[in-house]
Amino acid sequence: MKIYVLGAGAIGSLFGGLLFAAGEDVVLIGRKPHVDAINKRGLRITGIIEEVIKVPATISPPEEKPDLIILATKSYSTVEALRASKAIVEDTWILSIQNGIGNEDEIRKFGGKPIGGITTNGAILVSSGVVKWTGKGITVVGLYPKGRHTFVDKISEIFNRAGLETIVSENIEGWIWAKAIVNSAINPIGTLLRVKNGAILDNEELLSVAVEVVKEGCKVATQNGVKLEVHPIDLLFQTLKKTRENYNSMLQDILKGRKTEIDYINGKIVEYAKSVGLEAPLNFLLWGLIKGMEKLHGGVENVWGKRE
Ligand SMILES: NC(=O)C1=CN([C@@H]2O[C@H](COP(=O)(O)OP(=O)(O)OC[C@H]3O[C@@H](n4cnc5c(N)ncnc54)[C@H](O)[C@@H]3O)[C@@H](O)[C@H]2O)C=CC1
Ligand SMILES: CC(C)(CO)C(=O)C(=O)O
Repeated sequence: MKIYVLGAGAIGSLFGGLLFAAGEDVVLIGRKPHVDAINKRGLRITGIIEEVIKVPATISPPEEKPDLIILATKSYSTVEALRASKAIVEDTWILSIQNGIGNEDEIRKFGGKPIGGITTNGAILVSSGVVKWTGKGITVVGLYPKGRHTFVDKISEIFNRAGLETIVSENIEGWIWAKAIVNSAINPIGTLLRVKNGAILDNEELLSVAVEVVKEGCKVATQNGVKLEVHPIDLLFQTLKKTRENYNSMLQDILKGRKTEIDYINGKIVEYAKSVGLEAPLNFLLWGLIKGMEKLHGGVENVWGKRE
């Protein structure tokens, strides 16, 4: 299958590299330092496996249309990435493996055929050209927002062949929301307190706040007609147990002085609450605090550091 990975960072390079190694016709589309390093020395995957993969990489989308685009930018880069690839996006199957709500709707606005996805694999970009596969997880894919299609079954088949454990869901919207609701609790709480995920599980007060945030998200999802595929409270406990040693991705973004995906997690839950006449005060509070934190980077070394 001809596959382009749009947004070859940590998770995109991992998926693209493994798919190429399994014989798929893959091109990674990313930023110059990473792309140059891959073209010079190959993509090195460390951690769960040790492999150097000579997958082609480019900074601009090829002209020829692929069978599938895997969208793996951060959610805040989705629109810009789709715009830059407009010519190949229209009428093409596009699978989002991103976190957050709304990526598939953007794909549709650009004329792409959206496939939803979530993944519990973990990856970090160690340096240009080097990705560490930190945790083996599962990937769920599905025709967005619901339903079944043979092309999605085919994606699942080739992912599994490449060593990426994958299942197909007929209610991918329900999975995307469940994961986003769990992230809406763990990520901002872990970020505001600068703690590993396990600290939320071990602390009665933090855990009860996380549970209330999750309950609020569930109410918003249900009122918007989303049928949650797994119960987010169960998923919260499972995730906290499995990722006890992780600093969540939002905290890592803040520590690196980068933007976070808060608008596409808690921000979207607030937006969806308003659309059905509800309020989501816990999500609003967490959203506002993290947005404020992002802005503090303009004036301080980091939010916990000294004023410059
Ligand atoms: N890293 C992980 O373990 C996991 C990440 N995710 C989700 O996957 C998404 C990606 O996350 P990461 O890979 O960690 O982020 P990342 O920041 O490592 O990768 C995103 C890459 O997209 C590139 N990019 C942005 N705009 C682009 C454009 N217009 N053209 C080409 N490249 C562009 C960036 O330069 C960056 O290298 C996020 O939504 C994240 O929440 C989900 C599960 C696990
Ligand atoms: C599952 C979790 C919370 C793992 O840290 C995550 O998705 C993230 O950090 O964004």
